[in-house]
Amino acid sequence: MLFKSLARGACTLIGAATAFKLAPVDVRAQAAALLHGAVRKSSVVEQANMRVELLPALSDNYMYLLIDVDTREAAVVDPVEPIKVVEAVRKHGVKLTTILTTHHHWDHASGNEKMVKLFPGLKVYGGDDRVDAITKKVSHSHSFKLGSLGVKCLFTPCHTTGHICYYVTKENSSEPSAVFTGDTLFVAGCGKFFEGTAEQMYKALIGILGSLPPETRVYCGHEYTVSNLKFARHVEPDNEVIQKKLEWAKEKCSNGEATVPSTLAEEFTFNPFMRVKEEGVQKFTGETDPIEVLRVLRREKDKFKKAKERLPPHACWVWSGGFSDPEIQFQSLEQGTDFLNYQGGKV
Ligand SMILES: C[C@@H](O)C(=O)SC[C@H](NC(=O)CC[C@H](N)C(=O)O)C(=O)NCC(=O)O
Repeated sequence: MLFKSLARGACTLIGAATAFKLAPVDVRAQAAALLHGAVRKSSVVEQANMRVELLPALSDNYMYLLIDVDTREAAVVDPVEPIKVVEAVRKHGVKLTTILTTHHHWDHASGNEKMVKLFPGLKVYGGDDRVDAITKKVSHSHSFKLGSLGVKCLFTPCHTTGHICYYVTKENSSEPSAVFTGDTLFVAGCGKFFEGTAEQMYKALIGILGSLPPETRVYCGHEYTVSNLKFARHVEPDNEVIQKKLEWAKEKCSNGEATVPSTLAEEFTFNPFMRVKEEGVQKFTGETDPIEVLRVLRREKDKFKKAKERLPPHACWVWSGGFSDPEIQFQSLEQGTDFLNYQGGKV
C-alpha cells in the first residue's frame, strides 16, 4: 500500500514537472516567482537624457527598456518575455526600433522571434549567428545611434563566444553612461566560462569594462547579487564593504526590489572578479598573476555551496531521478532547460 501511494505521488510530481516544462515561458516565470516567494518589481532609472526601465523576467533575469528622452526612440535588451515589453512600451509611449541581444542563450534571446512579429521592422543586434532573428551581427567597437544616444558594442567572449555588452552614452552630458553587461559582469560576480577562458574573461572585465568611466551604471542579465556577495564574503571575510552590501542586497531582494544598477567604481570595491589585483583576493586563491587569480576564483565559485541559502522547502519538491542538488532541480525547473544540456552549457 505504501509503495503504491509513493509511486502515485512520484507520478504526480513527474507529471507536474513535465507540465511545467511544457508551459509557456510567462507561465513558468510566474510559477517560479511563486516558488521564490517574492514577486520582483520593475523600476525606472531616470536621467535627463536616458531612461532605463528594469523589467524582471523568468525567475531571475532582467530585460531593460532603454529610452532616448529627446526623441522617445527605444531599444529593449534581451526581451525574453515579450508581453512585458509590450506593456512597458505602451506605458512609456515610445517607439521601439531595436533589440540589443547580449548573447544567444535561451533566457536572453528566445523572445526575439515573437518580438519581431509584434513589432515588424525591428533591428536585432547581436554578436553571434546563434542569436534568434538577428538582423545586424556586430563586433567590437561597432557603434550606432539610438535616437540621440550613442551605442557602442563591446565584444566580451567567454560566457559565450559571441557575447556583446552595450555601452550607451549621451554626447556632452554630465550624467553617467550605462553599460548592459548580460552574463559577463554581474553585481558582485561574473558569468560562467561556458565557452571561453580566464584570459578572455580578464580582458572583458578588467581590460574592456574596467576601463569605462567609473561612474558608468552597470545593468546586468540576472539578479544574483545576494549569492554573489556570499561568495565574495567567503573570499574576503574582512571586507566590510561586502558585509554592508550583502545586508543591503538581502533587504532589497526580500522586498522584491532590484539590486541593479551598480557602478563600475562600486564593483571594484566588492566584486572579487574585478579585485584580482587585491592582496586579500590573491591570498584566498594562492595566486598573484591576475589571470590565474581569476581562474581559481571561477573554479571556486562554481563549487561554492551557498551554505546558509536554503531554497524554500516547496521549491525542492520536484522529484527527478538522478538530480542530487535541490538548487539544480529548481534551476532546471524554472528555466525549463534539460538538466544534462544545462550542465554542459549547451542551451
Ligand atoms: C544557461 C543560462 O541559463 C545561463 O548561463 S544563466 C547564467 C549562469 N547561471 C547559473 O549557472 C545559475 C546560478 C545560480 N542560480 C545562482 O543563483 O548563482 C551563470 O553564469 N552564473 C554565474 C555564477 O557565478 O553562478
